[in-house]
Amino acid sequence: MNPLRRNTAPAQSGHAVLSGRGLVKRYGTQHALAGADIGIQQGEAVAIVGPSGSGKTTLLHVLAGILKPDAGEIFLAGQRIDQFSEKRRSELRRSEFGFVFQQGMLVAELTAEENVALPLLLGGTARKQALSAAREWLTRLGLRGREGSRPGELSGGQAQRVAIARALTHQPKVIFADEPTGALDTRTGKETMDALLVAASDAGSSVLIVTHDRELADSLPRTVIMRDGRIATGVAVA
Ligand SMILES: Nc1ncnc2c1ncn2[C@@H]1O[C@H](COP(=O)(O)OP(=O)(O)OP(=O)(O)O)[C@@H](O)[C@H]1O
Repeated sequence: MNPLRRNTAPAQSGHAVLSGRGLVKRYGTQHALAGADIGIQQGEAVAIVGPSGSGKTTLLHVLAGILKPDAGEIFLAGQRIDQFSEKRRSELRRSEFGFVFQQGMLVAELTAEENVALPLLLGGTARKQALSAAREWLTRLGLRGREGSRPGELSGGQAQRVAIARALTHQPKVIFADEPTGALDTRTGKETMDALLVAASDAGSSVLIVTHDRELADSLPRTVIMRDGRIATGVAVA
């Protein structure tokens, strides 16, 4: 296959770490998802692009167990998860998934290392061990020396790196990122994305990124295009 051809088709392989089939989500009569199919392989980084209102964020929220689909099936590592209770979905979000949003959503009162340690602490890891792991991730993301800073004392790019470290510290199966560079200038956005992709690869995590930034999407190995609540298939030439 021509290496310049980028695959924009949804992966449907049985080896997907996370997959959704026939996903439907309605708001009143509006179909935010109208039968979306998607599969993400282990360690794969995938961009979701598409017009405003096409269902990108809804798809991300449904796959991540934040929203329950009205129809369809979701599998994580072979296990069906869409029928899980809110309690089990919440456990899943904490233990198997990591999240990076446009605004880092860090806890203002906590230091960088405490923010990063939070998912481990919530998962029952001892404080000393959690803080030590947090410091390691901060170092990997180029934030050595900023462990004791609070979010308000960090630049936008630094704060987003703290959010990335926090999303990765428990080595989740999948990282969900919704417009992770939306609040950053182009250069900082690119550096932050590169940091996310390298760190996710180190952790063995897959990454699913919703973005309006075509350049960012083009820098990932696979782009999925959404239209009217479905995945539009096809192979684009880079
Ligand atoms: N909580 C909600 N209540 C009602 N309608 C909603 C809600 N969330 C999303 N929608 C509708 O569902 C459709 C898909 O929205 P969604 O946010 O998933 O699209 P998107 O592709 O992420 O858009 P954007 O690129 O503008 O963020 C839109 O028509 C939107 O108006």
